[in-house]
Amino acid sequence: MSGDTALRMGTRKSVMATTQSGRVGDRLTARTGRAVQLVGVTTFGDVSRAHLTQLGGTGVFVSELRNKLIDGEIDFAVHSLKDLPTTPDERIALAAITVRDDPRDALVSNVKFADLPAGARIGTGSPRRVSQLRMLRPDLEYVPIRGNGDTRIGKVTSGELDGVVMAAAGLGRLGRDSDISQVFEVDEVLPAPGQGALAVECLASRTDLIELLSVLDDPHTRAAVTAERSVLAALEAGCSAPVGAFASGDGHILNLTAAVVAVDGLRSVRKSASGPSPAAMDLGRDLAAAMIAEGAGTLMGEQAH
Ligand SMILES: NCc1[nH]cc(CCC(=O)O)c1CC(=O)O
Repeated sequence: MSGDTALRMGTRKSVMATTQSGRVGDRLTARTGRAVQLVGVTTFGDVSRAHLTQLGGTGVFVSELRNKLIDGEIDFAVHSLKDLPTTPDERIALAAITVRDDPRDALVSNVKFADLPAGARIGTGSPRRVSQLRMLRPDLEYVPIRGNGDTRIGKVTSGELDGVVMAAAGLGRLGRDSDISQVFEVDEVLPAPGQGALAVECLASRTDLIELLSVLDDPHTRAAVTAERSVLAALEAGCSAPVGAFASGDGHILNLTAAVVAVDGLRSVRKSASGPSPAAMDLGRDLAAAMIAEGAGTLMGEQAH
């Protein structure tokens, strides 16, 4: 251990958030010898009771952590990448994108998705999940829910709901993998852009710190999520839009698939493309342009609020 003072790491206070940032802090200490102190921050997204679709998805979980960076109260912040707005803030550097956990969505239920009876009630607050699930099972009822992971799972345990759909990565961080009855393949339910990866941010002016934090960066994940987020940016959509995108690759070529699905689950625009990893941004932007040409913008405009 070096004698330097501990780096203050800002994180949301939920169990999911503190678990994921705790792991990031431990990894940083293991690789650099720097001690890390966790600073819990309450964000607007945590206190507002409104549905996320009404909050607009423009960084409600992120802004307060960025304010603390700017005020100098924390040295770096850890966010779920999928909560991060695609519009950059020039004061803030995306110093690292961590190696991605399972990017897929998962069903918490007593049965598999296909075995749910018609009319079964499934909780999820995400228009992206509702649209895609409705495409697979139009006969189920989709109920908007919010709250932390354990609260959501509790609605299944209590029988209030027949299932909830959440990110597999989040369930893993809560230690609730054993509650998963099924993980959806990415071609069944396309994940949110960046799902399962974490973003590490610090002030753009702190070049020494950016260098230190870069040990946490995974270039493969960065290329994949850059393509995914580029789709979202070009569609001018946020994390509450019915947009799924997933990219994977071998380090040289990225394969990207994205979809916009209408809330009724009846119509969708879905496209795939491949391209060199260093041009991840262009790959996403060009795919989004092709999707817009096929009516993706109209489908998103129908989004119910
Ligand atoms: N918007 C909330 C949120 N942000 C990140 C995750 C999951 C973890 C991740 O994607 O890294 C979740 C919960 C969920 O989608 O079930």
